[in-house]
Amino acid sequence: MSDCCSAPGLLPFETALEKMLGSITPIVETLELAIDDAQHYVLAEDVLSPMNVPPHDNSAMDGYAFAADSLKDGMVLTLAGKSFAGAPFAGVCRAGECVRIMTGAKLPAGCDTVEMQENCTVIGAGIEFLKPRSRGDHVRNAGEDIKSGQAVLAKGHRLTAVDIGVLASLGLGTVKVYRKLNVALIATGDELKSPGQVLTPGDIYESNSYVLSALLKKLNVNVIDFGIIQDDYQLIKEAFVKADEQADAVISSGGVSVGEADYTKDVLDELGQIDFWKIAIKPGKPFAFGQLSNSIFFGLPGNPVSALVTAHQLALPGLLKLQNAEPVKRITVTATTVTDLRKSPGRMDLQRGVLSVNETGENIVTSTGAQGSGILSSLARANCYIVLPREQGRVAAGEQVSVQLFDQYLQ
Ligand SMILES: Nc1nc2c(c(=O)[nH]1)N[C@H]1C(S)=C(S)[C@@H](COP(=O)(O)OP(=O)(O)OC[C@H]3O[C@@H](n4cnc5c(N)ncnc54)[C@H](O)[C@@H]3O)O[C@H]1N2
Ligand code: MOO
Repeated sequence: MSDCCSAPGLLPFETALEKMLGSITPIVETLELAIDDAQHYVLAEDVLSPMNVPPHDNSAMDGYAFAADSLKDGMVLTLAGKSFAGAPFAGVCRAGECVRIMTGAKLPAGCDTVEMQENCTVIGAGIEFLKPRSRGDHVRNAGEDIKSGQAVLAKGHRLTAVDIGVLASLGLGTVKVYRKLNVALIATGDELKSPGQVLTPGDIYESNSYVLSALLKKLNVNVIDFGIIQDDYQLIKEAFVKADEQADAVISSGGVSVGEADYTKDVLDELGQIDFWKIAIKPGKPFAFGQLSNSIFFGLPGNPVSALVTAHQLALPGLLKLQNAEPVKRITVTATTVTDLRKSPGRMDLQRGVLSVNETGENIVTSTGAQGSGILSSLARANCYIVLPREQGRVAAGEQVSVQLFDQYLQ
């Protein structure tokens, strides 16, 4: 039974997301890459440490190593030798002795404690310790960072710059990752001109493929840009056929609504299977998702805000699943809206806002202003979505709203 306000035929956002993720089969092809080339790739297996890090007990300071018990019988110890990083002390340090040691050098056998040289005085062949020390002071223990056999990085993790350093610290020169996805971009519209071209009356500059390409770079995929395709059924069809041959996923923008020049949906209908079309979100209602012969497709609406919001909220989780990456973590908090928010029941709104904390420590959110689907600057000024439920009506300043922080992909 339909309720009073829901627009008929529109799939709830959560249902669409679930349906989409349920019909995406992740790729299986992997490759072994040198760690220097592996940043931003998705790990294809858990990485277990082959060793302790650090591999041996070592000194955290330049100073003297000794057994803590030795200081019970007097504060002067005999200097028995030296331990440098890369040139450890070969002997055993006995009771009453100490060893000169440098930061990072292996702790000599017989020692369990280090004192920094600032707290010591050289007296002939002996070293006087100016204050007592507890056992273990200034010693970095073997395996205190990572233990041998410990899981360090999980399958599905996208490798960061820090991870590359961690792999190097484990002595691992290569790593097994999933291959890059190939993603085709198609922008449809007779009115579209590329930046740098001269606009004639009725034209606008094409921006969707640029913003999408920038977003996709964060996913480390190969972008195959089909450029601007005119509103012509045959040309759009040819572009989709070629894109399907070359790509794992095809992302188009424009032509998914009901206008007389909106051919994208019809082409998709002919070439593949549309799993769903039209969802109850604003912006982004005419979003389409489905399968072509070799690829999946995301048919984004042409309006720049609608295109980016649906790419971020739907295509992005879909592509992450396709490339075996861990799902994006989206943080939602409650905030008091400082501005009135216009809203009609029927679709879930993702309005653009600026979240901050006021002087009393309370989360507050301010609308970025006009929320038209063509106003891309409303997204550029924002740092969050104000998420208003489907059946919600207008919201008055002072009311509590749910706010989703922009994640790393929108920054
Ligand atoms: N009668 C109805 N009309 C519309 C409906 C509806 O339900 N009934 N839905 C509206 C909604 S909601 C949206 S969103 C748009 C989506 O339409 P399309 O996906 O068919 O997009 P276009 O008509 O091709 O373009 C819309 C708008 O966006 C501009 N555009 C398109 N591509 C780009 C690009 N690559 N870069 C920058 N700007 C682009 C285009 O010039 C139009 O201004 O439909 C509503 N209509
Ligand atoms: O949903 Mo459309 O995205 O209103 O502009």
